Amino acid sequence: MSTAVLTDPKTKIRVSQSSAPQPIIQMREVCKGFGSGVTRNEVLTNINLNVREGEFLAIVGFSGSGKSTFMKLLAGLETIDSGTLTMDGQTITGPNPERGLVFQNYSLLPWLTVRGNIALSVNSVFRKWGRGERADHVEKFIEMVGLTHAAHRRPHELSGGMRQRVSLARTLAMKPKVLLLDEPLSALDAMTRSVLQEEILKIWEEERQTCVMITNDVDEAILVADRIVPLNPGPNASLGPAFTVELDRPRKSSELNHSDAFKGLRNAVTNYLVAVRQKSREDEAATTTAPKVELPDLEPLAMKLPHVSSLTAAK
Ligand SMILES: Nc1ncnc2c1ncn2[C@@H]1O[C@H](COP(=O)(O)OP(=O)(O)OP(=O)(O)O)[C@@H](O)[C@H]1O
Repeated sequence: MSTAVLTDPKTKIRVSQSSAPQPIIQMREVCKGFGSGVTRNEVLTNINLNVREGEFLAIVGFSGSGKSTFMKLLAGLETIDSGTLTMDGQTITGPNPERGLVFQNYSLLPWLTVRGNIALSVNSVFRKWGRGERADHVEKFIEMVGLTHAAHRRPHELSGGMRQRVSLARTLAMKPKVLLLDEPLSALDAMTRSVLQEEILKIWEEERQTCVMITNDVDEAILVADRIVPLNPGPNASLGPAFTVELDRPRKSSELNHSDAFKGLRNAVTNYLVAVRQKSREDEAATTTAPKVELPDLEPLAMKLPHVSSLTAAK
């Protein structure tokens, strides 16, 4: 199979229309909507995508475009209405530890410690391992996300960034073949977000497992991804052309800010997103059947304030 790579004449950025060898996840003409009749909402339409083994793919899009719905399909938490969705050639029919999902809200069990939350997942996935082996595995992942000092704490005793680290460690410890990150850093402040972005990247560089990340932050997508695929605005959202990120690794956000390639790619992706949103708004305005309401040309009456003495008198 070959990869068609086009060059955007304005930006000189390589835009890949691609399908490449060894897709681990394949989506073909996938459609997904909710509801029925007049309240039916067609969220995703004709989604075609190959996720390659070992790549870091970022999906970027506006709020409400269907990013979480897209991720839930990959995770097996929602089922497709039509088309095909496979992992390693097998239809995805439900959740599976081979596809580990990290949400934007941490969903930790409040009565368990950091160690307990991670151990719960490890014990359920690696039942055949000995007790000591499982315990060592848990400690390895607590250490990987820098939480050894807080391993005995419960979620309410942790900051948002620490909770998201636990959530990440819990998913990574299950050794999923594909890591699904659904805006995992969106609830965090800018500083913590930046630290965790680089940690995720470091872990990914060590493990090199296939990773799909949803984000609404173009800079974040460029920092982490090999390819960025925009999700066009919904309803009937489809995927735009893939942008290949050809920046050397390891990447650091402080260094990328000075890179012309980074700035060029950021402009290309942002301009694409702005253009598709504008088009979607124009299409919506052209097809709207709601009657245009003319507002009456009225001027408000001047309000006469009651005299201070009458206010006093009214008391
Ligand atoms: N279970 C559901 N039932 C009905 N409608 C749903 C359901 N889940 C999502 N939707 C609708 O699908 C559309 C896309 O939602 P989704 O959460 O996938 O978007 P998003 O891009 O992730 O948004 P955000 O960035 O704001 O989280 C929205 O109109 C939403 O109301």
